[in-house]
Amino acid sequence: MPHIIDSENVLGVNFREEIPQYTTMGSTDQYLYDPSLLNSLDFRKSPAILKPFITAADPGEPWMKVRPLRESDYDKGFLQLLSQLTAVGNVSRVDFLRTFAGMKARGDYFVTVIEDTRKQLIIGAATLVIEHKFIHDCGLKARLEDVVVNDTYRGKQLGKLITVTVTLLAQELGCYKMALECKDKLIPFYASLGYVLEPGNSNMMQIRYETVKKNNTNGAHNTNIS
Ligand SMILES: CC(=O)SCCNC(=O)CCNC(=O)[C@H](O)C(C)(C)COP(=O)(O)OP(=O)(O)OC[C@H]1O[C@@H](n2cnc3c(N)ncnc32)[C@H](O)[C@@H]1OP(=O)(O)O
Repeated sequence: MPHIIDSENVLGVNFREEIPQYTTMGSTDQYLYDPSLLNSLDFRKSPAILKPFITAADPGEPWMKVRPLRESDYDKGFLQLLSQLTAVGNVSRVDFLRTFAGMKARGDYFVTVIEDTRKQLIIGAATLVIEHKFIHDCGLKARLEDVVVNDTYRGKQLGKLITVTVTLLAQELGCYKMALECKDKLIPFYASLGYVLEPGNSNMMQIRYETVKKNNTNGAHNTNIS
C-alpha cells in the first residue's frame, strides 16, 4: 500500500529544507519507488495483445530496462522525452530534484520509465498517480498521466508496455479503478489495453488556471497541452 502522507507534505511546506544537498548528480540517485514492485506484475492479466509477449521484468531486449524514475534521469533525457508530449518549461536540476523529493515523500507518485541502457537514454515514460478517497471505503483511485514514447522508438510496443506496467501496478497497489484523459485518436490505443468509455460518463471537463509559456525552449514546437 502507498505510504500514508501527512498534511504538511501535501501542502508542500518546508520542502526545500527536506531536500538533501546534492554536490554532484547521482550522489544518492534514489528510485522514486521500490523497483521490486515491477517484478511481480502479471502481464497475463492484461487484455493487451503483446506480440512478442513482453513484460516489465523482461521487455524483450537486453538493453531495455523498465524501472521507476531515478534522480539521475535528469541527465538521461527524461525531460526531453516529456517535451514530446507537452511543454515542459525550463526545469533546472534543483527544480527537478525538489519535485522528485516531494513525490517520493508523498508516496503516491509512480513515475515509471523505459531506459535504453546502451545510450543511457529514457525512451518511454508513464505516471501512475494515486488519489486518496473517502468514498469506496476510503478507497484509492488511480490516474494515468503523461504517457510518452520517444518518437524514434514508437510502433514497437513500448507504449503498450509502459501503459500496461503502470495499469497493473495500480491494481497491485489496491486501487479500485484507473482513469485517463486522452485525445480522441488515442481511444483505440487505450481501449486495446482494457480502458473503456462508460456510456453517459465519458466527458472530460477542466478549467485552466494558467496559460502555457509560449517562449519555453523545451516545448516550443509542441501544441499538445497536458
Ligand atoms: C493518458 C495520456 O498520457 S494521453 C497522452 C499520450 N501520449 C502522447 O500523445 C504523446 C505522443 N505519442 C506517443 O508517445 C506514442 O505515440 C504513444 C505513447 C501514444 C504510443 O506509443 P507506441 O510505442 O508507438 O505504441 P505501441 O507501439 O505500443 O502501439 C500500440 C498501438 O497503438 C497504436 N497507436 C500508437 N500511437 C497512436 C496514435 N498516436 N494514434 C493512433 N493510434 C496509435 C498503434 O498503431 C498500435 O496499434 P496496433 O497494436 O494495432 O499495431
